[in-house]
Amino acid sequence: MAEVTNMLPILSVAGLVKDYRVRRQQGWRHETFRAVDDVSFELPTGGSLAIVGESGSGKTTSARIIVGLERATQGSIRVDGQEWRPTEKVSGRDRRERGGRIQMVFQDPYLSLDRRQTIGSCLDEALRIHTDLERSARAKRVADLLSQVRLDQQIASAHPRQLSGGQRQRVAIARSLAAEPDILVLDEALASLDVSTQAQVLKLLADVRRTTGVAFLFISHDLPIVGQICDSVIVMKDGKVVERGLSVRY
Ligand SMILES: Nc1ncnc2c1ncn2[C@@H]1O[C@H](COP(=O)(O)OP(=O)(O)OP(=O)(O)O)[C@@H](O)[C@H]1O
Repeated sequence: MAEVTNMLPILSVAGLVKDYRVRRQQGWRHETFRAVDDVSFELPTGGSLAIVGESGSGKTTSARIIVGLERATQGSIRVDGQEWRPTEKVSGRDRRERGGRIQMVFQDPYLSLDRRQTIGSCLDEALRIHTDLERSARAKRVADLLSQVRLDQQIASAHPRQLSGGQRQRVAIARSLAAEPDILVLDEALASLDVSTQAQVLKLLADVRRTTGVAFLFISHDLPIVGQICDSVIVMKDGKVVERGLSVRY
């Protein structure tokens, strides 16, 4: 298991709440459904924390709030000591700036990649958004990113449909690394892969964390996988954190 760091947290989440307005089963009246209920945790700099829990326990909603895809009802999020005000709307400029600190990898890379774009232009676009690199420096960085996720350079000219699920997920990881983030949120990122591909991508992620120092917030329902990649775990149930501890390698 990786070493637990003693550094200041890169991410602190405190008292996070998300209420949804939902229509009652009968009639037109609405009621409030609390999907995330007073969730607090810290992710150490360069560390790895898993959020586990049964379906509907509020894991994805918490992650989406942290990366700014959704607004919280209440709570505080600090990244590297800076308050991000999760209850407020995020401006386009702040969104880009935050993208340089935190990136998310989703379960289904096929949906998160543009199927009309080649892999090379997808990575180049991420570099254009998140860096000031000139064209030739970007081309070199695209090559570096592909080798970092152990993909052949020829893949740069391929489209997502020409790749396997594991290759597509490697591309999604490379794209998220283009921003050189401090935190990678991986939401069931291995769930759509077969067991041997999962093992390869897990090893890749462990290497990426070791070589770049990026911290992982790893959302999963699969405890054996979590035990291989994360230092600590929180368990969510009905929107609440019901257990916390160090992860166990199975
Ligand atoms: N936009 C929404 N409107 C109303 N309810 C929602 C909305 N989004 C999520 N929910 C509800 O919030 C709860 C938490 O959902 P969430 O997706 O965060 O759970 P999860 O733990 O990630 O589950 P899974 O492992 O199945 O993805 C669920 O009951 C879900 O139905």
